[in-house]
Amino acid sequence: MEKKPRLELDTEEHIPVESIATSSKPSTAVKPKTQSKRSKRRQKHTLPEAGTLEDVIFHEVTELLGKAAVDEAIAAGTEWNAPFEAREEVDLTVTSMSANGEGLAIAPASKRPWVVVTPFSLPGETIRARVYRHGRMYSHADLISVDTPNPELRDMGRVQCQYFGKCAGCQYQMLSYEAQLKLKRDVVVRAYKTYSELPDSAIPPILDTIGSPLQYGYRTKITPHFDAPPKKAQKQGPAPDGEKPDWLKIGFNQIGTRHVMDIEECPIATPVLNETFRPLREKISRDIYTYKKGVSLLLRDSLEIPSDSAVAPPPLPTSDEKHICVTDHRATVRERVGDKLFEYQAGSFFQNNNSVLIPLTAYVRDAIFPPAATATPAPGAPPPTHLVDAYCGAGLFAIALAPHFATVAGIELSADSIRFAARNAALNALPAGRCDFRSGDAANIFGVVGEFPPPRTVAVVDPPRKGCDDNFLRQLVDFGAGTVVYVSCNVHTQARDVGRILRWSEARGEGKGRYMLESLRGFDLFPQTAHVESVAVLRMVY
Ligand SMILES: C[S@@+](CC[C@H](N)C(=O)[O-])C[C@H]1O[C@@H](n2cnc3c(N)ncnc32)[C@H](O)[C@@H]1O
Repeated sequence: MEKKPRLELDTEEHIPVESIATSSKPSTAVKPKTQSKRSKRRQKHTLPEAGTLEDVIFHEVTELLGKAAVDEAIAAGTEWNAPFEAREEVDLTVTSMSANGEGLAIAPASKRPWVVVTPFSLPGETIRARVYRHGRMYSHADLISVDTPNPELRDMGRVQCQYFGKCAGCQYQMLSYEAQLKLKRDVVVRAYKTYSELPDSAIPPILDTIGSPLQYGYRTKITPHFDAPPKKAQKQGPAPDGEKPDWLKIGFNQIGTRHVMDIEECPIATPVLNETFRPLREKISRDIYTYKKGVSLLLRDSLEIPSDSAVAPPPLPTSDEKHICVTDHRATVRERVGDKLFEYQAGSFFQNNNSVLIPLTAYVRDAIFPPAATATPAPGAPPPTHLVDAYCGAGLFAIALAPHFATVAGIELSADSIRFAARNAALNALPAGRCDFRSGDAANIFGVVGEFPPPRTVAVVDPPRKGCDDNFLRQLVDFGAGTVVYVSCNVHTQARDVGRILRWSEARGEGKGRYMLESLRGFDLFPQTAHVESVAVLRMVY
């Protein structure tokens, strides 16, 4: 069969393995007993923290090779010794996908049990790949060619970006949207199987992933970057014609490297971001010799904020709402989610896909107030009246849901975000006193909501990727809110935390109730990428 080098990569330099270690925690598994040459070498390796990408890959690799093969390699001290020469090329058959959207293949039979992780490859495909970096029982590789494509999954005609296959941003443009959503559901299934430590009977059937209304042109924030002129170029100075120098790349990282790729447009970004990026690139090209350091740019899609602040914003979107691009980290950005307006500081956290925020907030609302026919709480149980929004940011969930509650308390580490959350309550004309926002560690909220009636309280929990700490989870379980909705950008740490909540709630004592996991599903906030957001609904049952 003719080989089709569809996705050629320039693979000159990659990130060295040491620089991607995510934890400084020493590995217990590789602690040296003696200072032999080998143990000195092994000492360099660190085990990643649970739920990080490296840890997730190791679990996937263990599943693929079988625990016995992995245990044998650990016992023999060979789990970090890749069976490859530097930059060796191998022919592989991809068997499954990693949570990071890369193809996983067992190394050829001539090698020790080992897995090769190759981006842009799909299950069922035979590929040629070049290994370049090694982890624990696996190696990362660049895709050289897809020799036998999977015709049911791959259609390169779907790809809308000229940089696809090199840029680290997207993994899935060759897939139908349906296939992307299915892969994301599989990630949720596997995360709960691996990280929750719950019996199968405690995990409900994982529902289909809810898609994003926009699948391109949705990303409301991009952060392209560029390096300062190298010394040699500084000396030479600008070209007489003022042309962009060849060495200058303004864009995103090339996959597997820290090299910046020159990117002129990003089709997953909103139109106004691309319209602004073009002239911004030209200006940077002209001024590049004034930069002494590399820069990470910020481009945020915002509604234009009327200069006359006395003009009340219209309650529903109008066709003349103008989108602008904000590039100053400290400037105010405005977004609309249904009939609510949100403002926040451009450099602080806000969800990056506005189009999915109506379905997401509506889903959380419906989970809290289920239609009578599907309600889990005892029929006739009084509806929730109090809301706790932990990790509330600029108040997305608190404010979207506030009309349904008598009292809302939000907490968030960023004082800037809290300032905007309070402002957003006023911007949306919520009754004074309904929402109380405060800055601080999420666990501190339980010192504030002592008067909230637990059975009629809902806790929305939306932590950063590392999930919640045990102090927060203990207090959450002790408080015993009738409903917990846990929204997460890292389903692996979510699965770990949900497992803890369920187990710890068993010890609440006779008649005090325990949590059950009522429903679980992914939301697609980032189409064309492997990322999945996960929403778990937990209910206190007696
Ligand atoms: C994934 S964001 C969610 C924000 C908000 N729920 C939203 O959807 O816009 C997580 C937020 O948690 C905040 N955060 C991180 N660690 C925290 C902590 N220990 N206590 C409270 N907030 C924290 C971050 O500043 C960030 O705004």
